[in-house]
Amino acid sequence: MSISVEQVSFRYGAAGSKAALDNVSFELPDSRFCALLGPNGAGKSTLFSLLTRLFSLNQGVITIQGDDLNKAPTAVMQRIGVVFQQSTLDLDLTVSQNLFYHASLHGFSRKAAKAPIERELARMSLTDRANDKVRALNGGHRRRVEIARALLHTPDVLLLDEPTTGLDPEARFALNQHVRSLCNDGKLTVLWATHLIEEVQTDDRVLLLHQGKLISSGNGQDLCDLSGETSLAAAFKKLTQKGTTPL
Ligand SMILES: Nc1ncnc2c1ncn2[C@@H]1O[C@H](COP(=O)(O)OP(=O)(O)OP(=O)(O)O)[C@@H](O)[C@H]1O
Repeated sequence: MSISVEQVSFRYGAAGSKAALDNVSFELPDSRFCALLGPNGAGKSTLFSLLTRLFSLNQGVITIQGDDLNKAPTAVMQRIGVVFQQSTLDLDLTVSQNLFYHASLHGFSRKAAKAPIERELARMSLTDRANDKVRALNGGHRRRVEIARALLHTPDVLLLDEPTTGLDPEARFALNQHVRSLCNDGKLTVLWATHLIEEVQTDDRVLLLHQGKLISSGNGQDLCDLSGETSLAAAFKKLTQKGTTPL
């Protein structure tokens, strides 16, 4: 299993009355595109913050490829690549300068960084943009640079938090398709957080979060079966309607 989350709960503040995550458990297999789906406020970013150690995990256990997040944090951080919701690229540096800088943070010498940077730029179809300033790239290409950057150290798991925020529908679709293709040529598992049902397919592994609870951890078809609806869109709407108490 690439990611295992066992009985994880999280509350904001000492006196937090409502759980942002409430006893969430799931396991994700290797080499799959998995969607972390939920409306605004469902708990997706909170889960990402725990997986990336921005927040301390005090309730529950998370393991990545068998390494316990709390017991072996350095090993776990080597196994994951992260694309946060807000871009963290330097717009005034070139694409390759951004990547070299990130590689150096991972301990790569300049010489050692060259091959992984070329490999990931090629995989993202960005080789010809390597010397362009990031400011000159459109939103979709900037996101691809961030994905290339997150994959430089060949992680087993790629976490993306609402990566299509701010992109138009065409660029959103292209990015989603591109990331799906990454799971086909290796053992990379992708966890793609979104509140947009059109970014999810029926045969995807889907973790549906609503009000901090995990409603379903099967595939898209399971959401339809659970809701009694025939389309994913109708199933998502029904299972996360305002005022609906999670199952
Ligand atoms: N810093 C914070 N302090 C207090 N409550 C918070 C904080 N951040 C998030 N919350 C609350 O925790 C719950 C989960 O929020 P979270 O941001 O994880 O959801 P989300 O699914 O990522 O939604 P969004 O897409 O809007 O970011 C929500 O009820 C939210 O209001």
